[in-house]
Amino acid sequence: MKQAIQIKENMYWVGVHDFNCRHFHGDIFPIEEGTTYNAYLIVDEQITLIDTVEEEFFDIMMERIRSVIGDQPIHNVICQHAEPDHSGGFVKFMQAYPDAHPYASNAGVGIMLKQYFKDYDYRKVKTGDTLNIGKNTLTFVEMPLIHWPDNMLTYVAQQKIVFSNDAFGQHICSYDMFDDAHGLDKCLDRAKNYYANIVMPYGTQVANKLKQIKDMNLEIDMIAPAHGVIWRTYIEEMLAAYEDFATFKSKDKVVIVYESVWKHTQQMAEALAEGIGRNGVCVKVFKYSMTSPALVMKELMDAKAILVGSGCYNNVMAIDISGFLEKLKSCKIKGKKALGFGSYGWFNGVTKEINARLESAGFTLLTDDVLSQNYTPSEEDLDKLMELGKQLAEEIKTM
Ligand SMILES: Cc1cc2nc3c(=O)[nH]c(=O)nc-3n(C[C@H](O)[C@H](O)[C@H](O)COP(=O)(O)O)c2cc1C
Repeated sequence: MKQAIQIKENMYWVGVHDFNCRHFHGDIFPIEEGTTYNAYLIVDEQITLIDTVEEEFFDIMMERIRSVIGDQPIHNVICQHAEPDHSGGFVKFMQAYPDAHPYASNAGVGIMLKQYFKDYDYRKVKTGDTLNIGKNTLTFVEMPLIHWPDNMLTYVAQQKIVFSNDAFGQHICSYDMFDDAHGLDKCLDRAKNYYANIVMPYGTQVANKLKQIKDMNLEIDMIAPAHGVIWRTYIEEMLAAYEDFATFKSKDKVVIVYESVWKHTQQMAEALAEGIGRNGVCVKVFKYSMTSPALVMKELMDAKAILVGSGCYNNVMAIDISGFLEKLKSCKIKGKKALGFGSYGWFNGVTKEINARLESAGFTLLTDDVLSQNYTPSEEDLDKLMELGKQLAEEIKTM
């Protein structure tokens, strides 16, 4: 029988490991080692469950719950986020515990009704509302658009713990449920990856919410997200990192992303990289169709600039690059520079189109030069690109 994992006095992790998850939320976020869906049980006068898990894993969550409370009833279920990885097991939960009271934000109740149709007599809560369950009092804080309109977190002052749902999550799939078992670098790297691929478009909301939480002067010694490990040792470092993420804090770094059939655009990418990388600026080069899009987004987070290249195919850029530019636009990235480049045969329009789309995605162009190459770059062309890369590196260092 699967067991709960105690995380504090009378508080238990009752979630599941999804070891085989390789595409989180559809194709948008490939991951390496699976993830967890974290539900938490508070055993008090009113036994309370924080979130459920994906529907297919409901029985595992129930085993863990029963390993702690046997057949005792559960009084409350806090639905912090209506997305199915946290609420999918909710309907089965209500069948098992029909007398439980579900709590959600106003937006959360709306989404739950749209997804699960039946009204379970939801109780709506807003920022500052509290629920006393015995020795512990839960305080709710709405977090709209981190990551859906309904997200909220739950703070338990008596135990100095925040249940943060999607915020501060990471994909670490382990029975060692605390951050310190995995080391600071890994935890922050996974948190960065998660932020880049799930939370990035909501950076403004994250920055505002972090300020609001700081201003509340809450005593916090544990942050328990809905995916991955629980923060207890690296809370300060993680919150500082989140501030950097939310403000797109960057270093002397350039990301180059391209697509190329006959390697002409690839040669341009590599010449630019040579000029940049040999002049004191970190450069990462990715052929997009051969790379995890999650990695590209993570690397872009702290880069000052991105160069995007494509050959011209049937008079348009490569479909992958077009999709990538669409993704960049949706991420509401701020304060970064960019430039297009690419090779063509008989229609010299793709680089201009890449530049236009980079500008409409919020980037400032590094130069007015249009880096278009007719068919194969000569040695002279590549030397010129290397020289331009050198100039770009100097400019990056002054930014
Ligand atoms: C499938 C295909 C379609 C192409 N269509 C066009 C086109 O419509 N207009 C054009 O200017 N060049 C076209 N080209 C030529 C390429 O743009 C040219 O060979 C370029 O150098 C390819 O760069 P790459 O090696 O980076 O892919 C096409 C090439 C391929 C492979």
